[in-house]
Amino acid sequence: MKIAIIGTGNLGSSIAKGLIKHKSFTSLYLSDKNTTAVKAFYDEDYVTITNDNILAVKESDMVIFALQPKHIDSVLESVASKITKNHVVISVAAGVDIARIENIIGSDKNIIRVMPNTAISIGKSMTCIAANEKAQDKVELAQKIFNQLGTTMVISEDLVQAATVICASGIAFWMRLVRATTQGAIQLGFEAEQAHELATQTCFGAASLLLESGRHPEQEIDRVTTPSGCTIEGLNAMEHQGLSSALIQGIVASFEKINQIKNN
Ligand SMILES: NC(=O)C1=CN([C@@H]2O[C@H](COP(=O)(O)OP(=O)(O)OC[C@H]3O[C@@H](n4cnc5c(N)ncnc54)[C@H](O)[C@@H]3O)[C@@H](O)[C@H]2O)C=CC1
Ligand SMILES: O=C(O)[C@@H]1CCC=N1
Repeated sequence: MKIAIIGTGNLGSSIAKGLIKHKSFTSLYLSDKNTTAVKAFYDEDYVTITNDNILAVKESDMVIFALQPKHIDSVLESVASKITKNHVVISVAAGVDIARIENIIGSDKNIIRVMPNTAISIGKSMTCIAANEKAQDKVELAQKIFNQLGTTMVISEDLVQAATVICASGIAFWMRLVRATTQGAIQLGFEAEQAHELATQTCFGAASLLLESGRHPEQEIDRVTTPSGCTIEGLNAMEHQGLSSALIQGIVASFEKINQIKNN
């Protein structure tokens, strides 16, 4: 598969890193106005770094547009005439729906909205995928590529905004929880480095327990909370401060914001 990524900032370069690590292409064009973030890939085999978006489109079967919502329309307009019915066009732009892309390049093109997160750079992204009508038979192909970079879920397009909040923004939400745990550990006497390792590994263990056991979080919580013990004391204090409520309100605020982006 000949792949191009147009826009190699935070997410585009993370996708590139993952694709290169898994050798998921026959050729890879990385196109950006500013190629600083992908400098490290100059010497990689079958990777071309360029400022020429049109060349990148012409030299690929699959084009991944990893641009800010404010830039994607003009870039799509500038390459539209070079996008054929055989291309698979993938957009990761948050808030930009398939209809907006179809309006620019045509509904007769294969268009897939893919929403990964930055863990894609280490092959651990939770990536949601939704396709337009024309691209229904290309979904499997997109899944094949992105399954090498983590886990994928095919969803209907009306859930992509919500998936963006939970999975893409979600990385930042979980990071903040880890940081707060680290701060708590330092207050209790650990060195910063130790505190960070304790928080991170415990977070990893909690997620792994859920994934591997298939159990509900409350079942795992029941196993930890000794009656009259310290865990329930801590949990209840957190809930009195609104932990669950704060998370849910944050998720909803994030969702409202992304819907504003969509409407602009
Ligand atoms: N950062 C994240 O965790 C996630 C971001 N997204 C979405 O992915 C998109 C990209 O986000 P980031 O990578 O964080 O943004 P970014 O700003 O880091 O990267 C965008 C890149 O596009 C380039 N660019 C701008 N105009 C261009 C043009 N005319 N031709 C070629 N390249 C051009 C910029 O130089 C920049 O390197 C956004 O729409 C964002 O909403 C989606 C999921 C997760
Ligand atoms: O914050 C943002 O708007 C983008 C979309 C999800 C992650 N980053």
